[in-house]
Amino acid sequence: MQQKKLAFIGAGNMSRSIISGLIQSGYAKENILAANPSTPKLDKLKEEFGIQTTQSNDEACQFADAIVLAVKPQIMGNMCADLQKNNDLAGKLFLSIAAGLPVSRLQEMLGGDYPVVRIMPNTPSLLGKGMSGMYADSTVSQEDRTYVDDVMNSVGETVWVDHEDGINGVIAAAGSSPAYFFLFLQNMQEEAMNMGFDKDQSRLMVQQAMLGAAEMVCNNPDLELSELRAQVTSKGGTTAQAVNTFIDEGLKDIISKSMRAAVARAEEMAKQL
Ligand SMILES: NC(=O)C1=CN([C@@H]2O[C@H](COP(=O)(O)OP(=O)(O)OC[C@H]3O[C@@H](n4cnc5c(N)ncnc54)[C@H](O)[C@@H]3O)[C@@H](O)[C@H]2O)C=CC1
Ligand SMILES: O=C(O)[C@@H]1CCC=N1
Repeated sequence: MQQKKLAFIGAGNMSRSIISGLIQSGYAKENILAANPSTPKLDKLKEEFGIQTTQSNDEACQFADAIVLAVKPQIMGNMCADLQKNNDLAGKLFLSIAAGLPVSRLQEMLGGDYPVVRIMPNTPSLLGKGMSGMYADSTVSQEDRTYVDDVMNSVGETVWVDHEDGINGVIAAAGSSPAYFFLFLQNMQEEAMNMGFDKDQSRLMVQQAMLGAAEMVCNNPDLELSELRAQVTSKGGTTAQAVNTFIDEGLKDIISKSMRAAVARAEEMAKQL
């Protein structure tokens, strides 16, 4: 992987995930710096990964060839305004992981047509099991695309979308979706407790079933998901009763509505921010 000087502005959950993956992939710790207003997260990153840290975004900017914009979307505008006021941004590559902020809006916030790659990662990146969707326009060179792809591949799988709208689909299918599975598991855990199991037993059963199911999906890329389901579903048996209840109660429609709600919110954020 190319070893650019890489700065993370905002040292929260997502930055920590990506930094962890990069270090494990052999990215030189001297080439990574994280900036955050408060020190506890920075101290932890320094201790755990040996990277450089600073409370000054300007220092981060001066250090870096490439800058990950990893603050919440609502504070991106002010943060970028300070960055462009105090620094020469020419020649820098920007990687934005913020939901709902289009490249054109980010360029406006940065005050110039700087190359910006939009990345939509997810929290399993922390375990190297992430999924990131990416978009770049023609201001980003092929070499920089490859660099960003390598960075995000260090924490999981990547897909590129040709049109920026595709990023909102990535949010619905991968960025937000770990939460859908957690909700599903939470409800299953609660129902197992209603059936008399204690909390830990309930969690163990549902998490192990999910882990096993996910690994079966990954290990059988040639089998349709419906076929994997069929393998569990004995004719006239228990699974059929449960699955048919999901289907009859409109699970497909609920999933469709929920994913569309995520897309709609991303579109709304793009207008508001
Ligand atoms: N959490 C998730 O599942 C995902 C989050 N994202 C995006 O990632 C971005 C970061 O999210 P998280 O890491 O979850 O948030 P977080 O809240 O854990 O981290 C944000 C960090 O930015 C710091 N910060 C606040 N103001 C700052 C400033 N002016 N300069 C520098 N740092 C500042 C905060 O102290 C905090 O440590 C957001 O834009 C979010 O939309 C994208 C995909 C998935
Ligand atoms: O909920 C959010 O807005 C962010 C983006 C995807 C996951 N978390």
